[in-house]
Amino acid sequence: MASSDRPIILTPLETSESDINRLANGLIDLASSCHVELTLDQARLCVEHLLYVEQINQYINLTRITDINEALVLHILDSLSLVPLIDATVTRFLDMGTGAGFPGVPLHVATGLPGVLLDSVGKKIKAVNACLKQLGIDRITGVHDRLESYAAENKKAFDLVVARAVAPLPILIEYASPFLKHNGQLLISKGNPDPEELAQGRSAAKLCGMELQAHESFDLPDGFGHRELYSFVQVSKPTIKLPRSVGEARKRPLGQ
Ligand SMILES: C[S@@+](CC[C@H](N)C(=O)[O-])C[C@H]1O[C@@H](n2cnc3c(N)ncnc32)[C@H](O)[C@@H]1O
Repeated sequence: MASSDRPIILTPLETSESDINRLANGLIDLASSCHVELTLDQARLCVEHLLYVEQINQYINLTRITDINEALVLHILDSLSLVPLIDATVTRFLDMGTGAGFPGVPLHVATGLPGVLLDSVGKKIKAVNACLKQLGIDRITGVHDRLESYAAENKKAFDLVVARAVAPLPILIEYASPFLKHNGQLLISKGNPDPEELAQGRSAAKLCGMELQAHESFDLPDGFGHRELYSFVQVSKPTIKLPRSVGEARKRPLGQ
């Protein structure tokens, strides 16, 4: 059996309670530096998610980050950095291209918001759902589908869409627009997009009826990199028909 076809069976974590608490307390301090306040229980859930991802990563390739301290910053803190930008009226979110559950799982843990974590790779969604079950989290769920197909059946079903490390800005904007209610929010975390990607993003946003509402920059601690956070709002109807057919957004990106 190919390792990726292996059923996912999670076993009790080998990390001791005191080590989980130590990591969780470290995360509380890190999150606080990003203006996100976590309780010990919330921080423990985030850490345990990471430890289960690491367990599954032994036989299914979910992440290249295997050092736990690095993962605390690059997976959890990076995900949590979106929390302060979330509009107070948001009721339900979609994580586009969640991979092993980032940013969706930490976002849910920190806010309590229900939502859908979607990815086109089935083994990743199996891993996400196995982790959620093990953690006792039942208000978010992993869905295996392509964004373009899922959009056709879930038009205006969310008031928040998030994405990290999935595609260039114009593509993310096009993917997100059909899912968003009027005044719905798209939050994107990016490394360091070049000016051309930004300009194309703005043109794509115009076609999709979206406007850039807020933009923040920050550096992750300990030299882990720079982040640009963008908040777009769905202010009017798109002037083009969305979603376009599967693969079209990548083949012929808007705004070029
Ligand atoms: C680089 S990974 C990032 C995963 C996660 N967001 C993170 O930050 O760790 C990009 C993910 O987006 C998913 N993806 C890309 N295009 C997609 C599409 N059109 N529909 C659904 N998932 C997609 C891929 O399968 C992959 O798991």
